[in-house]
Amino acid sequence: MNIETLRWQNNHLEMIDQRVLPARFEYLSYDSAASVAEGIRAMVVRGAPAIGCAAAYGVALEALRLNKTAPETFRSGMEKGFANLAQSRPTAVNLFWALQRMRQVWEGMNAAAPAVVAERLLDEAHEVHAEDIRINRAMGAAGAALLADGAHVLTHCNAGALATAGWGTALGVIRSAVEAGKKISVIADETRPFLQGARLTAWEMVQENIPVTLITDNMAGHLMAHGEVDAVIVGTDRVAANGDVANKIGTYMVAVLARRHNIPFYVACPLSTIDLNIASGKDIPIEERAPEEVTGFRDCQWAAPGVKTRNPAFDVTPAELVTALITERGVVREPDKEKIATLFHQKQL
Ligand SMILES: CSC[C@H]1O[C@H](OP(=O)(O)O)[C@H](O)[C@@H]1O
Repeated sequence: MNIETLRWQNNHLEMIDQRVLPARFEYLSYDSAASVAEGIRAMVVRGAPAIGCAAAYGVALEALRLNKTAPETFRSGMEKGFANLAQSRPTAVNLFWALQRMRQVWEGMNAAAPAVVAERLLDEAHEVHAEDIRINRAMGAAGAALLADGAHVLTHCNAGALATAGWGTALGVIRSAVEAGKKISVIADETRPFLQGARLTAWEMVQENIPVTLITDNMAGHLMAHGEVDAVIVGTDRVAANGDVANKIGTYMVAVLARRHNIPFYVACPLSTIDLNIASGKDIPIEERAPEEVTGFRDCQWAAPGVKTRNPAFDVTPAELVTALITERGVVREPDKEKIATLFHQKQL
């Protein structure tokens, strides 16, 4: 099954509304940077690469929306669109990577007519989208070799097709291993509070008949202690220059448990998710989301009214707990600053 997380239809961006999966499968339509920014903020679309693709299309949509305005109106409108998108969510570096890439294209077009700029930005957004799928398949091929035939692989959150333009990062590795003929059983953490595991990962695996077992987040240690987990693979939202990994809240706990039980802990990480401007994980901005996500789920609120909450949407796993980063340029075992710099240098060659 080819899951089109985002698609371009009749000069609009359409995105699967991931808030209502698996109960409903529906696309929402977007025609401006502001509406895409709100879609990212509300987590209609989520997952670092998918957010990057959405932002790229958000820039192109803004240029199309303003393409008949005077040059000064066009410029000020575009700057407002960039700012709106940049303020949508703070942790996934792919958002800022995509915006920077789109800005470079825009600024490289100097005094071109808005209509010409709009066309070029749309082409770039399409390239970001297509590139993401190519990168995910390259990562999948590199990572599949790490998973033994018959392995039981635990994953946290959703780093699948729904978190990307397609195929997935962590789940992309699992898809590639299955495609290579390996029997892989997935163990999906439900991933409170947004339930990306229960609602999205489980759905993706069931759709494709890849064996999947759903567990609550507090069960991972028990399964590891009973030898039921052979490997862990997760996605990431930002990797610091020293290899520290920001990912969905709860990932750090899984990494500590994996190390305690000598279980390999893999991170599927496109190069666009590595941020060389951040020296270590302590400098990665961690999004704090609304209390209502913790006090219940949507309309079903169960916590004592007025109770204080915390809701950091991500945590940081130190590099020393990461067995390997799986990238589109291959596997980086025991990642550190030097290995990541070398990896990036290769990319630039
Ligand atoms: C392939 S990136 C997926 C990454 O994004 C998720 O966060 P969110 O659902 O809040 O966007 C989570 O950290 C996943 O690992």
